[in-house]
Order: sequence, then C-alpha cells, then structure tokens
Amino acid sequence: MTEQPRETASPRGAGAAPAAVPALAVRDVTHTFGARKALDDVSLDVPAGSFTALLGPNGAGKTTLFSLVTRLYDNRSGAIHVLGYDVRRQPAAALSQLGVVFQARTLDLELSVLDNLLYHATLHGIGFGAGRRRAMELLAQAGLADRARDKVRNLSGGQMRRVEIVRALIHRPRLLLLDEPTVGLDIASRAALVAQVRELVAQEAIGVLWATHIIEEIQPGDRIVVLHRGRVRARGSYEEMLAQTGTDELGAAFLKLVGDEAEAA
Ligand SMILES: Nc1ncnc2c1ncn2[C@@H]1O[C@H](COP(=O)(O)OP(=O)(O)OP(=O)(O)O)[C@@H](O)[C@H]1O
Repeated sequence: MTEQPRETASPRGAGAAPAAVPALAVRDVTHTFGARKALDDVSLDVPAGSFTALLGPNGAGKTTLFSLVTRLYDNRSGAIHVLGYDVRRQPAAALSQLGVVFQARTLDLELSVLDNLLYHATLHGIGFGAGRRRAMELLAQAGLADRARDKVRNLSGGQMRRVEIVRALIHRPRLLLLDEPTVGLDIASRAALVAQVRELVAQEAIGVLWATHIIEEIQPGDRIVVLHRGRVRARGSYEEMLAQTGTDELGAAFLKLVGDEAEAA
C-alpha cells in the first residue's frame, strides 16, 4: 500500500490540484552546533515545477539545511515536508521523492558510469533491467550515452557532475536538491549543467532547490530564497527581489539584502 502524506504544510482542499503541494516545505527550522546557530527559524517552499535558488554566501547555512532535509541530521524543531511527507514521521516516503547532488563528489571513480548508476538503482529497489533502461534514457538526455561504459575516472569534472544528476534522478524523484553543483567547473560546463537542470524543471515539472552563491546561475522567472547567517533575508520571484530592493539587477539586490555583513563575514 502506498503511504499517504499525513500532513502537509499547504493542506490540499477538496478538488485542489496536486501541484498545490510544494515539492519542499520547510517551517520554522532552527539548528545549532553547540552554541552556534547555523539555521535560525528558517521557513521556505520549493513549489513543484520550480527552479528555486537558495542564494547565500559561505557559511549561510545551505549545507546544514540540505543535511536536515536528507535526514543526515534530525530536525528537532519545526517541520520539513517533501511532497507532503513529513521527513521525521514518514522518512521512507519522503526520501523516495527526493534526489540529491551533494557538494562533495561521490561517484566511484573505478566503476563505469553505468555500474555507478545501476548500483544506485539497486539501492532504491529497482530491478536490473528497469534500472539499465532508466539509466540509458537519462544518460541520453544528458548527452552522455556514449560514455556509459567508461570508467568515471576518465570523465571531465563537468561530465561527472552530469552523471551525478542522472544518478539522483534514477528513482524518479519529484524534488531535486543540488548543493553548489558548479563548484570547480569552467563556464561552459557550468552552463551545460544549469541547462540540464532547467530542462528537467520544464519537461518533468520537478521541483529544484539549487544552492549557490553565484548570481549568474539565476535568471528571470526563478524563485529565490536569500539565506545569510542562518536566516532567510528575502524570498520571492526574481522580479519581486528586484522590486523589494529597488534595484534593476540581482547582484545589487543581493548586496542590499545581506549588506556589509557579507563583506565583513
Ligand atoms: N558539523 C559542524 N559543526 C560545527 N559547526 C558547523 C558544522 N557544520 C556547519 N557548521 C557551521 O554552521 C554554519 C553554516 O554552515 P553551512 O556549511 O551550512 O553553510 P553553507 O552555506 O553551506 O556554506 P558553504 O557555502 O561555505 O558551504 C557555519 O557557521 C559553519 O561553520
């Protein structure tokens, strides 16, 4: 039997479209490391089918938030829902809807691209044949079908990142988290990666939370959450961010929102 969401941050009314359930809903989450507050009463949504940028400088709390959503850390305050599933009370259902690309690279360099993907598919209970079909379909979409048999070690940094995205999608999640995925990539590889993820949002209506401090990765139409020193400083559409700050360019808006504190950090 499929587990049903027990509670959602945006409860569905009778007849409301399923899209009303956010891919991710974070409410009033605080997290401390000893005396240091890494997240302070954080609330944010990632609507289904949206590209939401989590924009914050170093130390803002982005990775800590990802660690809470993925259950690496237990959220002892507030609530986190993935597709309406509470990650504390319904972790299996919540995590089945979730794909993650962590900041550190985690592919096995000595295995082939395909074997890395099949290993991950098996962990999700996907049979060999179905896993292989899904892997090849996603590799083709990512322009990497001809590299399936290559050892990961022989790929470029950008190609490895694209394989990590493919891996995160093997089990057909509805929410994809990416933690500063373009770190270390050249401009062309970064553009290819952003394009791959934007295509997913457009074609498959996946909700994406893209953590970054690189303004150029964000474009008009995106949703933005500005996180600084553990607190949400602003949230809304790209256009709302400019209007809120009275600027005509996102870099200027960001500086206004985090102000001199970012420079002093
Ligand atoms: N395991 C930990 N123990 C103690 N403090 C931590 C730990 N992890 C993170 N912190 C602190 O929590 C705050 C938020 O860190 P976090 O890594 O979440 O930020 P970030 O936005 O991901 O930064 P970056 O862009 O540098 O990766 C920082 O002050 C950091 O030093």
